[in-house]
Amino acid sequence: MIHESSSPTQKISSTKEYFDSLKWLSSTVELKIEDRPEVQGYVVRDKGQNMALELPYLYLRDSCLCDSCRHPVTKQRLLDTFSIPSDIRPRSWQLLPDGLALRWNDDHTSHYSREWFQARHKSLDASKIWPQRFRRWYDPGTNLNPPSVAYNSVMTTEDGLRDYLNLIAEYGFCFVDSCPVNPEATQRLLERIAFIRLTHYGGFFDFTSDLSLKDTAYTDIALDPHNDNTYFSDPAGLQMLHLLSHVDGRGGLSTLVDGFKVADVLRHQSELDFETLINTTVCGHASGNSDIGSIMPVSRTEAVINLVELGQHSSQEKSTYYNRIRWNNSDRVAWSANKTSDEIQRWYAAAKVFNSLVNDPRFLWQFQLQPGRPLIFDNWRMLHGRTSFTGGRRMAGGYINMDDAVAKWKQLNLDHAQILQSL
Ligand SMILES: C[N+](C)(C)CCCC[C@H](N)C(=O)O
Ligand SMILES: O=C(O)CCC(=O)C(=O)O
Repeated sequence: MIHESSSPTQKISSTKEYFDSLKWLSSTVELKIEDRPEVQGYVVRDKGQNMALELPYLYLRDSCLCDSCRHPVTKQRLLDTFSIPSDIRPRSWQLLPDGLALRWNDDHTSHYSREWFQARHKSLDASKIWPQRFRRWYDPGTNLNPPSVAYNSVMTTEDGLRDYLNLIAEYGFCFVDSCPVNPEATQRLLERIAFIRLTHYGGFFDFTSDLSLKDTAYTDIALDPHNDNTYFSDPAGLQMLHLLSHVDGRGGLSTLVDGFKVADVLRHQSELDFETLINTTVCGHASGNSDIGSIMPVSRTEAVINLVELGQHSSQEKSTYYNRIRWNNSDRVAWSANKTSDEIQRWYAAAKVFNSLVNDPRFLWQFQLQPGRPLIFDNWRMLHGRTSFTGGRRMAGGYINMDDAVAKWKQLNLDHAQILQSL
């Protein structure tokens, strides 16, 4: 039984609930269209009053999907947006059972399907659903039942791969059972999702505590719960860790924390601390490898808690979702530029509370990775770490870009025509 602890602001939803909500996208809604020359556009509603889109003529002309305006195969825009006359407007329009036909005053004709309008309203924007909507939280105190799938199922069936990605989206992590205990099978498992992200650590990684690369991951010391890649503008979306062996030694327990759950608890506990970790920028660095120099996010605009605001159209209230958590106190740069002493001390106070929650037994799950049972987790949400260890410990794994993981998730869960309607 999965223990779903509810937090004050936590909206538990599920894969099924999400796909049920998508059914509206392909349902046959009856459109109502009002031509509003005073706003140089149309208001498009459905009879069920779910949708009220304000679409300027310019936007509609620019969004024409015919083969001369969009490449028929790549769906890239061929139309020169900025050659559209500023007085573009329809010469005539006709509401058809399957959508809207427009004849423009530049003599072009366009057709917008009913589903196209519906996709404007309920976006398939995966950033709304991947990290946030499927959130679940395990209470380490209860009889834990972590999500897992079978290696052969993932490797040989689309259903298996779909289940794997859905579980990662829903819970933030997933194990794979009966994976051959070797780097080759581990690499194949990663590449079943998408190509492996190349970094200064290489692509597929197979590492031990030999400081072969100059990062404490390549030692035997403890690593507090953290997100990887706080030194990249675009941190890896997924990370896999497969313990291949641990000989002549002890320790090396793994830890996992749901950063969204901790952020929820912090928000409920102290709005001030929550806001501080959203608004005060910090970043990480990776500087140990002299041949690479010091890597830091060039934008320097990241904070520990990063939100994304999604409101598709004025007719919809804006929704705020967690985009990602970036927490790595070991890699953090000692910044102070353009911050007052009060701001810096305020951040430390908030970070102290966040850190205590991260290490709180209510949220920190400690377990032993097993050879043959690789773990993959959403590095934008889950914090991971390990206890110190002795002996020879060999770990394999790799990173996958978030955009590539989510694209595969969409390909497996949504029909292609539906995805094309949302471009
Ligand atoms: C996973 N692998 C061992 C290849 C690299 C580990 C990178 C660790 C780094 N301090 C970070 O937090 O990103
Ligand atoms: O060695 C481990 O168990 C985890 C290492 C780690 O945290 C990392 O590579 O980011």
